[in-house]
Amino acid sequence: MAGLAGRFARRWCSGLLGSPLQVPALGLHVGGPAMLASQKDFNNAVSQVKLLKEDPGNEVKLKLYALYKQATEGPCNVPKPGMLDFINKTKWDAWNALGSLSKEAARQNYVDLVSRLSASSESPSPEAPAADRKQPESDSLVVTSEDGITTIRLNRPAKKNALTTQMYHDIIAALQAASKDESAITVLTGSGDYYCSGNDLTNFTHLPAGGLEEMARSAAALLRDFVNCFIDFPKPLVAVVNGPAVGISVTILGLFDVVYATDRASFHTPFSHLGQSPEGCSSYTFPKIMGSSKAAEMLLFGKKLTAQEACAQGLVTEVFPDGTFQKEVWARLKAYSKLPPNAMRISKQIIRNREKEKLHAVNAEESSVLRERWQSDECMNAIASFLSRKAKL
Ligand SMILES: CCCCC/C=C/C(=O)SCCNC(=O)CCNC(=O)[C@H](O)C(C)(C)COP(=O)(O)OP(=O)(O)OC[C@H]1O[C@@H](n2cnc3c(N)ncnc32)[C@H](O)[C@@H]1OP(=O)(O)O
Repeated sequence: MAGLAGRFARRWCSGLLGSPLQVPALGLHVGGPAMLASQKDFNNAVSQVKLLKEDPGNEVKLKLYALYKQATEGPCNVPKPGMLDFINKTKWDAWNALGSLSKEAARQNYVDLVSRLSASSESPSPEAPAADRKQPESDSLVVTSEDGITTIRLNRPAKKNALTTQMYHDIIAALQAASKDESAITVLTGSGDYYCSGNDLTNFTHLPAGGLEEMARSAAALLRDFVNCFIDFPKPLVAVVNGPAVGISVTILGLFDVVYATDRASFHTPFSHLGQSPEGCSSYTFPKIMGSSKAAEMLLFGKKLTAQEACAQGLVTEVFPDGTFQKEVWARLKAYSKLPPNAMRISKQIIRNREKEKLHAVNAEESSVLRERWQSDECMNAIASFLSRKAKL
């Protein structure tokens, strides 16, 4: 039996590696939305796969195969192989599971996946103990590890924990480190009376040499990387929402496993007011969590939810009285952090993995749309209005 399994595994691997996965892509569709990966990026990624230092495993190879086929040939259009043709049937199933995903989105997902594989095969060690953790560049983010919990704390209370460009980079680095450290659970929370007031609107005033277009391009790339880290985060991720939450700090909650909120918290996504559009995969996760009309009220009309309303709609797991919030929540998290970490990781994988490709595609599309929005008059006027303090949301 073991011999048969071994032979099957070897045939399976060589079957995948002999697939078009390694054939240089020629004559493919070029163009598509500006944010999505170019043909050149895709070709580079196809070449990069051959240079991976570690075998990514059959599951990932299968994903690469399916994305390659979707990116080059579009939705699965060949007859299903027979029951006994195990390898080709499994490959067919993987391709077919991508449904009507566009060639451009598949190309982007392929490029993203290869870039994550390259990054992880270059990382020096699988475990980065907390003591070796690279500290954030600024004190606007504080990262600590204790009792099996890594806590990432937004620490700009005078600005309601608005997210600067540096903070996005620091959060990405903190999540990457937390995914490899010894903690069982990772928490995002805020200092002071706010959880987070969303994107720091003054980020838009630091125009690079390339002007507005370049600013929008690099902000969209940063947004995509930032949200990808939440999509891919492998351990239980908990938001401890210590006060009002605005914008991107609300939208990414759909990518957390558990959200605890004080009864003082509120949840506000004023994208239309700002001439912007949803991000953080909320255009997909919010309708799924709360139904399309409740999601539309938040994402289109900027309806602000109380903590109780957000809980009733499934965005928040549980609401606690403000007076006992910190004590109750941390006691509970400490108890959870003692559960077997591998079991929690694996359970999260089962719950989330089948959604990942979809979430990456949604993230790429939302970032691409926002890139255009940030160059619109509606958005410029809204930001100018905030900066001149004419408008408060
Ligand atoms: C690259 C990735 C991009 C991702 C795209 C993300 C999109 C979003 O997140 S959209 C949401 C953006 N956020 C907002 O529009 C909120 C703007 N802020 C406000 O409306 C208010 O400040 C408030 C409701 C959050 C709080 O009001 P209030 O309690 O009256 O406090 P102050 O307004 O006096 O705020 C104190 C201090 O903090 C500054 N500040 C607060 N939020 C932001 C912010 N998002 N960006 C920049 N600055 C912010 C505010 O200007 C005050 O500063 P000082 O006047 O210097 O004291």
